[in-house]
Amino acid sequence: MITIHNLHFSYKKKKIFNGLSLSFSPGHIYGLLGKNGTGKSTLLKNIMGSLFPSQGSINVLGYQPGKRQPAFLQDAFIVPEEFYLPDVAIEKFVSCNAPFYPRFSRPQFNTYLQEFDIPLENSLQQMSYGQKKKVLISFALACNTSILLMDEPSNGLDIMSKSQFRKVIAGAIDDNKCVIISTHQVKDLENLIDRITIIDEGNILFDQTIDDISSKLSFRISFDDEETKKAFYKEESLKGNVIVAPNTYAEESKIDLELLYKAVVTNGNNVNTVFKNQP
Ligand SMILES: Nc1ncnc2c1ncn2[C@@H]1O[C@H](COP(=O)(O)OP(=O)(O)OP(=O)(O)O)[C@@H](O)[C@H]1O
Repeated sequence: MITIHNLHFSYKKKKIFNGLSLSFSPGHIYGLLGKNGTGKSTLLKNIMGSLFPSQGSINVLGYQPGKRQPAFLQDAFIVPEEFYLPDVAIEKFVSCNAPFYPRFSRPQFNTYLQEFDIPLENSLQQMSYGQKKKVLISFALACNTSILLMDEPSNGLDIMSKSQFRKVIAGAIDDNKCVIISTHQVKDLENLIDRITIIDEGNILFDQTIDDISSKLSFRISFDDEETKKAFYKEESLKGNVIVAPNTYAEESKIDLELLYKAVVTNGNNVNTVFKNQP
């Protein structure tokens, strides 16, 4: 669905990607993680065709995004981190923008707004940043595009809205859609994403499904010094050492995305070995 091959991209002299290859399949919600300034937004903009690779290729739904063909644009949507919405009523916003998306569903849009507690008759002008974001997310989902990219979508959402966000995204995915969410708010993605991709300085540090992570890594509290020493990552807590370790005994543990991220960033080579060694 999205195939990136040998992507090179620079902002003038600043190199961001130097041969990145990566693919994304339909039917999944991907979590794209990485430290500040590593190129997550740049990658999403390349996928969307608003930035162009200097070398390499990007194929999305059989299109080259940079060509900005209408057939591609009507089937892909990005919710950027920073966005502008005009000072008009929600009705007006929908009537001006929905015609560009053939699968836009007005009933779905109304349902999402209701979930987010946004009155339909409101004007965008009177809304806070978080409320506008909810309108944009509702619109994005109601467009029913095959590709949905979201850059820090939960930023600015209050605590209740973050759970509503997870609920609406989970309800909107189907086998034909591919959703990529770039975020630092990993807790907001828990129980939502099914694959984690971590990039760093233009390289892929880690790229695994949630199923594989849960079968190959264990997230638990340990009081055993030997075990703690061997762990990929440890953090002291009041309850004992919280560790990320190989899942030697096929135990079931709840994935802690924050701990996983720290383990990969500090000890990525070792973490990746457990994924290579097993069938
Ligand atoms: N328009 C631009 N011109 C020049 N440099 C840019 C531009 N946009 C981004 N950069 C630089 O490119 C690098 C990657 O930026 P990008 O926004 O893709 O990172 P990010 O991983 O999304 O970061 P964050 O997590 O902070 O949102 C950063 O070092 C940034 O300073």
